[in-house]
Amino acid sequence: MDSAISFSKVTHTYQANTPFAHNALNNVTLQIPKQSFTAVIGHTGSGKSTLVQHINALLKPTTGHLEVLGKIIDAKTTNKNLKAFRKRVGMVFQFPEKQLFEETVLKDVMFGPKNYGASEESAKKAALDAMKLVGLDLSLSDHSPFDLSGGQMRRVAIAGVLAMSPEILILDEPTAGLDPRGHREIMDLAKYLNQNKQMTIILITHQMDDVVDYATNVIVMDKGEAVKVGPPEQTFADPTWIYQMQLDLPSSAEFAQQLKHAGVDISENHLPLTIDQLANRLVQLVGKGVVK
Ligand SMILES: Nc1ncnc2c1ncn2[C@@H]1O[C@H](COP(=O)(O)OP(=O)(O)OP(=O)(O)O)[C@@H](O)[C@H]1O
Repeated sequence: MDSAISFSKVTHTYQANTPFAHNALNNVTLQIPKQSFTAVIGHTGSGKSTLVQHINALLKPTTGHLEVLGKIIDAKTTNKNLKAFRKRVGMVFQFPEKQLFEETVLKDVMFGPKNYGASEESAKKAALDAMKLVGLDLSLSDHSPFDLSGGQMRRVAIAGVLAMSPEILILDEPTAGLDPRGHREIMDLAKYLNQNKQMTIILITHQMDDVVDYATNVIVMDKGEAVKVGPPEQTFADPTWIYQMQLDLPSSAEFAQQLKHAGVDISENHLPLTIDQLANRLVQLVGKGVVK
């Protein structure tokens, strides 16, 4: 499969050449396939945000380079001439609603396309399309974004990024602080954009259930290194390693582990990762009379 993104020996040092120099990325080499749904996981401070901020050239490698949609980014890359590139790589930061600032919802969502040179008319069309995509009622267009609920404000912020029709969408813990329904809706939106709008999705998350329910590819970060890259089945194949990485198993796998410790092994060499897999496994074992 084609790569949308290719990191080649990327190192990033914060505050380089000072006594506070800190290596947040160490020699990262990896590929992210086009149109994949890639989750980035790892303990706090492992380098997840630093990694993804290279993808839209918000941060530049200290050494090494990466290639994103054909553009090379390295230490010499300057912010000049990055406008067209950044339009193709959308970034939704943590708590993006904090960045809302316009008087109305519509103006806020139109800001990006207008900033990138779209006419008033086409910016408005892009904004209304994006509002529909994120499930915002168009009657909210003239409301102040600050009068909306937290979940709606987050949708406005995400719509502002989607209005630019990015090819790559980076989501940094997009469901933090949302209730279970808001959580599911944002995750389902990401899945929809991936499957129906052919966007490459890159999701930073601490929710292992989301990784197995949505991602096709997983990058595990540890101490600034990409220590494992592959499908979720590979990521979670070894529970001991997962705990060493200070990560959790998805809840279905954790349940199967608990059963195993209690003397009932339903794993058959592969831990069930999703609720569906767990249910199927139990139904099979009941069918065989192993579990009553
Ligand atoms: N602007 C900065 N200046 C100096 N050090 C930084 C800066 N930003 C991050 N770091 C350090 O770099 C390392 C990696 O940070 P990063 O935010 O990329 O980790 P993370 O995996 O995204 O963490 P979290 O899950 O807590 O968001 C950490 O040790 C962090 O303290």
